[in-house]
Amino acid sequence: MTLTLPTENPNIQSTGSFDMFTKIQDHEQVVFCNDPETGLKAIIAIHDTTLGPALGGTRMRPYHTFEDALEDALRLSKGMTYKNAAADNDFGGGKGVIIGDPMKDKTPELFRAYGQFIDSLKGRFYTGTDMGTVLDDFVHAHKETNCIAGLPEEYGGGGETSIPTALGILYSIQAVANTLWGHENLTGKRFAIQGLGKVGYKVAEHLLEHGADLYVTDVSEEAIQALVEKAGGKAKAVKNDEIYGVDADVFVPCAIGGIINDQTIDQLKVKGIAGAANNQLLHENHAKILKDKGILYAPDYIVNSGGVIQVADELYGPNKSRVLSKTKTIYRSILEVLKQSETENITTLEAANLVCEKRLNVRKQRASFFSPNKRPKWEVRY
Ligand SMILES: NC(=O)c1ccc[n+]([C@@H]2O[C@H](COP(=O)([O-])OP(=O)(O)OC[C@H]3O[C@@H](n4cnc5c(N)ncnc54)[C@H](O)[C@@H]3O)[C@@H](O)[C@H]2O)c1
Repeated sequence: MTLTLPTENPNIQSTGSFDMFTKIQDHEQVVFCNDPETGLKAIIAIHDTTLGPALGGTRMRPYHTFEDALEDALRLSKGMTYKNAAADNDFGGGKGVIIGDPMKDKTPELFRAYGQFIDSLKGRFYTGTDMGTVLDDFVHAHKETNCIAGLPEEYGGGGETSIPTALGILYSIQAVANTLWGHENLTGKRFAIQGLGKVGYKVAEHLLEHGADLYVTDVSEEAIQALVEKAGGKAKAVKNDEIYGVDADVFVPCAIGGIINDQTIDQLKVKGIAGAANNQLLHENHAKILKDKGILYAPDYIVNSGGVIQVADELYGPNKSRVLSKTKTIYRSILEVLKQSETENITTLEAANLVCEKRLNVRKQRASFFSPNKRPKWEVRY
């Protein structure tokens, strides 16, 4: 990657290139944070603030190269613009990445330094936990900035996000059921759940309460054991690589991304997919392959938006009932996306993206109405 600034003398032609700006051209702002004292090396990518300040988690990973870290920050922050738009949150898209090993490199001082960088953005970026970071890390960052979301309840936050996330998945499954079978009754329907962690386990509990039968898998034997015991004969444990081929109605991926790909699609016998995992499709074209195969795919970033609904809502002061009623809207959002995909003969992912882009465009038009040079006279006070 090269970044060569042009000379200030307009008579001398720059021979440099702007590869970096080409790379970040979709984004409003990218901030590099470097604090030698604490060892903090981080990138904050702000993709779009049309709907409000950027909101997205901060992940910590021992990235192999600077380019890998930048790529992750750019990709994930753009995803957050769509996720916040889909959830109808008054927030734009952003993401932070800290370059380091979460097992070895974390210190309270490092997160305080990160908090100072966030604060320097003066409210343009709000963040909280993601892969490799935990709530306690952001308790340290919170000492330096108010722009932290998703705090523990004892610090005035909304607490565990997996509760609304799991509910959003249940509502999405009901919307898929309604589209497939004309009703939401899940009794006797069979679900294949991959991953029984914070979200997957709660989804399994909801489905059991609704009379469903489950196939479950996890890399943790204890997680499987706990669920199978709880289910009393309604859940069957399968090996990790067998979950794709089981004879279920709906696949519920709640573990890792990229699991819908050329190899797994060939094995799938399900009629629908709705789960918590981020970035389930290995490539966007897998949405088309699923459509051609007649599998109804509920786009992950709407299905799993219960968590970000809670985090965004927390900034108005935590309120569980408000979060739960907003999480219920996921049902209608998924239903509409599935219907639009059918009527317009586009993939469900394309339909979801269109809904988000429409929301962004509407707000962009309103923003220009209120831009300084078009402000109504009664607003101008000099
Ligand atoms: N927690 C939230 O509120 C939230 C919100 C949005 C999206 N998500 C996404 O949902 C997914 C699950 O989140 P979580 O909070 O439950 O995470 P978690 O770490 O608590 O649970 C993940 C589970 O998946 C299992 N697992 C990992 N690899 C597996 C594999 N190859 N096969 C089977 N099981 C495997 C793990 O053992 C673990 O039990 C993640 O992709 C996460 O990014 C979570």
